[in-house]
Amino acid sequence: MTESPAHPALWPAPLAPGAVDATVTVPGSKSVTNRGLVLAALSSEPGWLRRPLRSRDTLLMAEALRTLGVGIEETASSSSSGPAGSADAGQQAGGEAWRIIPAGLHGPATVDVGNAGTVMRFLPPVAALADGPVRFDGDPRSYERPLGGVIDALRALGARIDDDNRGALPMTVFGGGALEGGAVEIDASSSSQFVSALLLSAPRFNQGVEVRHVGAALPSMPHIRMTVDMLRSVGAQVDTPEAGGEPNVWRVTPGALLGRDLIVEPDLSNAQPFLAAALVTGGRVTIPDWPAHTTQPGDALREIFTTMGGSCELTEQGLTLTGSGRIHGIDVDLSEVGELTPGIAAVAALADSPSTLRGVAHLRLHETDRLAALTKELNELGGDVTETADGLHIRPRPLHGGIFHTYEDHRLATAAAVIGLAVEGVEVENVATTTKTLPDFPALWAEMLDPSAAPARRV
Ligand SMILES: O=C(O)C1=C[C@@H](OP(=O)(O)O)[C@@H](O)[C@H](O)C1
Ligand SMILES: C=C(OP(=O)(O)O)C(=O)O
Repeated sequence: MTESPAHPALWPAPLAPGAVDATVTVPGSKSVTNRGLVLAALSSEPGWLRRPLRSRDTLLMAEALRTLGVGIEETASSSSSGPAGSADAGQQAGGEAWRIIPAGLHGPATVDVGNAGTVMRFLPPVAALADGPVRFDGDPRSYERPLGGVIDALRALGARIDDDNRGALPMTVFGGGALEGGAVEIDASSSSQFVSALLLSAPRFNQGVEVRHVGAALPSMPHIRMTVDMLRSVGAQVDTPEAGGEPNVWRVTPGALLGRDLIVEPDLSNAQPFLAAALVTGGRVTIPDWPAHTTQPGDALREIFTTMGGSCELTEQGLTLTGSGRIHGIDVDLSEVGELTPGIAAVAALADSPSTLRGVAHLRLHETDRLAALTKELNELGGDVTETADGLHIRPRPLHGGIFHTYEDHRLATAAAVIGLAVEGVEVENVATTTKTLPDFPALWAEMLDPSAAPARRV
């Protein structure tokens, strides 16, 4: 990483030398990798994860499962098949793989969740199945992120939990070797991950689970669909509201899970800054292996960035976004795809008309308060952004250089890089925070801007 000599923690975001024209191979999906790890750990036979994301959030998940007794071996993968259960059975699956060997889940153990929502929410139900106490701790921000819904639901389903911080981390789950399960009500309006967490472990509960969401609207529905799809792909029986069931009710039947061979799709939300680069520079970026069908919320970028002035084409080469040289503002409800908000806000700040981003009040409790952080940082560069009750109003203004603070939020850092393409002198504080979900963002960014300098890279 190139660092600013005056301030080692600052990364000078490169100004685009012209219209970008690049193919960017994006590492695997965080959300798919961490679900794949949990499901494989709970299966009754070994399984494979091919092309897993290896970033802070997924390494924390793997390490936590190892601590509980699960075997996770790194191997070079040479398989070219994608058997049933694979995210994309047609892809070649070279590169790294993890072999996951389920085993009895044991405490005492200590789990470091870092600031990974998936780890802090998906693992407490797993810990309730262990045969001893499991202590959960993490970054200071993890203490502030909502967890009470998961804690209360697990107690209602039979778990014993000592939450010194009352409804948040740190806490200890006293696993009893099994969990009764059954019907439970939960308010998951602050995070869809509460629902996903209960569903993922439910095949191993004695009675399975019936989760009924009560409260304001659920965010991030595609992520719940991802949970359901992945459960079904390992043999679980799941009833959903979509399949003619009751609204806001999910049921999982108890039963053994199969060990499968899963190829992890590229992380479409992490494709966002690269696609945004095509839009912002009037260039062209191709993301190989973009799935034809997916539950990832990042797939919505095709429509959103088309509305904002690009055009998208999905071919055998992948998804190609071509910028027109014009960027339009957008009025959009992002409640289903909240994690795309920082990147959309960055593009909107460079548009030719105002934008309104709605439906994302829950982003105040993400890695940082994303609405406050985006407002402050874009305004410090000369922008005109105001926070609303559930989103942002962005009125584009000529921006100038300056320090863009990132608040240990990977998506703030990648959003800043997008601004830096068009605005000279943007310096990104702690760009290394991108390793939460992207192993080497500055190198990928540099390769996009100068493909001739790219080393042969395989993820
Ligand atoms: O289940 C998942 O993998 C995720 C669900 C969403 O969480 P929220 O529903 O808390 O927004 C999303 O923002 C997060 O990045 C990943
Ligand atoms: C909200 C996010 O992450 P987490 O899984 O920590 O909730 C995100 O990646 O944008």
